[in-house]
Parts: sequence; structure tokens; C-alpha cells
Amino acid sequence: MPSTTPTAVSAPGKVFLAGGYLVLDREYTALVFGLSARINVVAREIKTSPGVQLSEIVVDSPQFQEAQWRYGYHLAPDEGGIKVTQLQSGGNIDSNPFVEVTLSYALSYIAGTAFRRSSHTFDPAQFTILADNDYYSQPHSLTGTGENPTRFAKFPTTLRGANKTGLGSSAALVTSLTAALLTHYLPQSDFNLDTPQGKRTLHNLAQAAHCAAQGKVGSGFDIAAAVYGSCRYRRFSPSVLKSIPEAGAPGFAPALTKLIGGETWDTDIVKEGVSVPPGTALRMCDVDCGSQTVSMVKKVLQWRESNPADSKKLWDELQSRNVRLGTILSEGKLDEIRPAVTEIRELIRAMGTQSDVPIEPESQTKLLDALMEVEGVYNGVVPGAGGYDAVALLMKDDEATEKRVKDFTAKWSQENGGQVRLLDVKGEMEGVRRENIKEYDGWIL
Ligand SMILES: Nc1ncnc2c1ncn2[C@@H]1O[C@H](COP(=O)(O)OP(=O)(O)OP(=O)(O)O)[C@@H](O)[C@H]1O
Ligand SMILES: C[C@@](O)(CCOP(=O)(O)O)CC(=O)O
Repeated sequence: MPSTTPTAVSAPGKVFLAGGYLVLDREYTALVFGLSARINVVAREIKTSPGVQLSEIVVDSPQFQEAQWRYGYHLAPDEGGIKVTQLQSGGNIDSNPFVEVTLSYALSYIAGTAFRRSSHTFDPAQFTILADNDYYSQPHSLTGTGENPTRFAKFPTTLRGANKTGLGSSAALVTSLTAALLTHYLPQSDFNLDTPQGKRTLHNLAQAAHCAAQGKVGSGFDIAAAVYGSCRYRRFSPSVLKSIPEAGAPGFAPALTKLIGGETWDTDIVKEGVSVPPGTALRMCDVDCGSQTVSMVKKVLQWRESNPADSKKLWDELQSRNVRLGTILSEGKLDEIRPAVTEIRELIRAMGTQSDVPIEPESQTKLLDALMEVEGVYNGVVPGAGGYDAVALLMKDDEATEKRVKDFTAKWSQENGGQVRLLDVKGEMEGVRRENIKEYDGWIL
């Protein structure tokens, strides 16, 4: 039976502190942190008048303009699973592939497991997405209503027009929407978010859906952070996802059920020993400029292929420096943070120069070096794939340091052009979780 009371879940965004590029290969690991910025999904049934039959799932994202997607669903032939189709609602609504693919995957999984035991159908339901403001850099109005008027802003734009800050909105969205669908439609005996088994199911399903929606298989670190929060991550073998036909194609449903519960996943996610010292915060600065992760990844991998010996030497050494930083952070050795990060940055710059990819470009080196001079800042990196669009800082977690960093970034932006802005988000340990529905007063009727 679907849940008759509304339920809410949230999943965190990510900051990729160490191990970018290396993590694409299972030989190496990444040090990834979850963030206090979350994507929340509230699930509730749609009540219909007596005698009225509705088979519709509505997903909406009320912080944005033209962001309501209505879907019909049917059983695809030849065990193709549940196929969803966006219903036209008059206006010119963009499709949302991440939402659509997530629905196909989660509904097919639900139908193929629990619903197989009974002649169940999907009752109409609504899933409302609410994202913490730091995911987007647009100016916004904070005139919301309810208990929490400033937590979720209204953005004066469609999602397509939103400027993302790179916190992994699609991974957090796919994870929390999948968790909301499983929680809403399945009894607790079949899916419980609070158990290791529940998290495993969610992780596998969200990874598969996210890869399908993106049209590529990345390392999956962002889904791991969304499910488990801060962790040391070793990726799954890309071959894990080879067995799965496109959603709706013949054989999709049994292949998906087998994949999600199967033993082929060789992901290795460790939470123990991943933390920052007490009194220290991992913070992000948005730098207003975008980079092209896909072509950067392609170029770095080409360099690696053409220079197997040199690149291996560099990656092996970088891996051991990354692991050392993880140990220093979890053991709270404050004095060692700065030199350890400096050593990592040296090798990141070497990788950038050798592959001719701006991983830590000169403008970011200047910015990070100048930030290090701000009292209370230990050091910082260009997170993930690097480029021009963000820096992550390890700094003291107090108001005075925050103020100094904000003053610094304001001055830096003025003197150097562009926009550097300290976001409110901080590194946080916890992954996906259930939320109290009261958090969303004023947003759901
Ligand atoms: N609040 C939201 N409501 C509905 N869909 C969203 C929302 N936020 C993100 N999405 C979906 O995720 C897509 C953005 O995903 P994309 O992978 O481009 O960005 P990202 O995950 O934030 O980036 P990065 O991996 O660089 O951090 C949007 O086009 C939309 O489909
Ligand atoms: C380069 C890479 O290792 C990290 C990309 O991270 P981000 O999208 O820059 O946060 C790619 C991946 O892990 O899928």
C-alpha cells in the first residue's frame, strides 16, 4: 500500500576534496564530502473525487518557473518495465530527463519486486522538489512563507536558465526522488531507508538511473555522497551497468531487478576515518565562470593513455598524498593540513600542465594562494575536475574567519573582475535521511 501520510526525504550535495580523475580508475580512491545543502523531496498521494480515476504522477519544483511535470505510465511490452510519458499541460514545459528516467527506473524496480506479489498499481501521487538555495547562483527572493521563510528561495527563472554552482544537484535530486518513490510506494518491510540494505538498494538504483539520464558512466562519486554522505569512495566497475537495456526496451524490468539486488556491484564506500577536525569547516566558493568537465576528462584520460609510465607515477604519488590528507584531517592534525594540501596541489598542477588541461589554472592558483593568507584559512583546492568555477577551502569554523573570507572575496572580485562568493554550505557527514514534513510548511498545501 502506498503511504497515505506525506513523507519527506533529503540528500546532500557534494564537494570533491581529493582524487578527481584518479577515481575514474578503480585502482584509486576519492575523498568526498557531503554538504549541508540538500535536495528535498516531499511525497504525497493525490486525492481524487469519488468515481474519478486518475493515473498520473506529478513532479514539481515550485522554486522555479514552469517547473511542473505530469507523467502518465504504463507497463511496456516484453518485460520492458514501467514506461512513463510526459503529459502535455498546455504550456511550453521543458522536459526533465533526470526526473523522467528516475521515475522509469524506480517504478520499474517497485513493480518488479514488491508489486509482483499482488496486483498492485501506482496510485496517483505528487513529488515536490525543494533545493537549498546554494545550488544556484541566481539572485533570488527570500519572501517564502511558513515556518522556514528563507530556506528555499523563489528563483526568477526556469530551471534551464538557472546558474548552477556545481554542488551536484542532479545526483542529489535523483537520489532523493528515488528514495521518496521507494518510501512512498513500498511497505517498510520491502524498503527502509534507515537500514544498510535500504541504502544499498537506493545507491544501486540511483547510480543506474543517474548514469542513464546523463548518458554516460562517470565514477558515481556524487551519488555515493548523496546516499552515504562524506566517505572514501572506490568506484564500481563500469561493466556493472553493461547488462541493462534502455528503460522500456524488452527485458529491461528483469535485468533491472537482477542488477539492483545482485552481487556485481564492487563499489567500496568507507565512512570510518573520514572527517574534518573539530572547529574546522570545509567551505565552497563559487567562482563565476563555467568549465567543460566532459572535455577536460577526455583530455586527461588521453594524456594518461599516451603516457602510461609517467602518468602512473604521478597518479600513484598523488593517491598517497590524498590518502595522507584524509588521515591528517581525521586525526585532527591542524598544523599538517596546509603543507599536505600544498603537496597535492603541486601534483594537480603537474597533471594539468602535462595533459594541457586547466585543472588548477593560474587564476585559481593566485586566488587560492591569496586565500591562504587570510587568517584562519588552512588551504584550498579546485574541487573535482577543477577548472575555473569553484574553490573548496579548509578553514576555521568561526564567524571571524567567515567574515575575513567574505571581505577578502568581495575585494578580490572588485580588483580582479568576475565574482568570487563564499557559499553558506559546509561539509557535513550525513547522507540521505528522512525529514520532518513540517520543514516544508508553506511550500506544500
Ligand atoms: N531543483 C530541481 N528541480 C528539478 N530538477 C532539477 C533541480 N535541480 C537540478 N535538476 C535537474 O538536474 C539537472 C542539472 O544536472 P547537471 O548534472 O547538469 O548539474 P549538477 O549535477 O548540479 O552539476 P555538477 O555535477 O557540476 O555539480 C537539471 O537540468 C534538472 O534536470
Ligand atoms: C573528473 C571526475 O573525477 C570528477 C568530476 O567532478 P565534478 O563534476 O567537477 O564535481 C569525474 C568523475 O569522477 O566522474
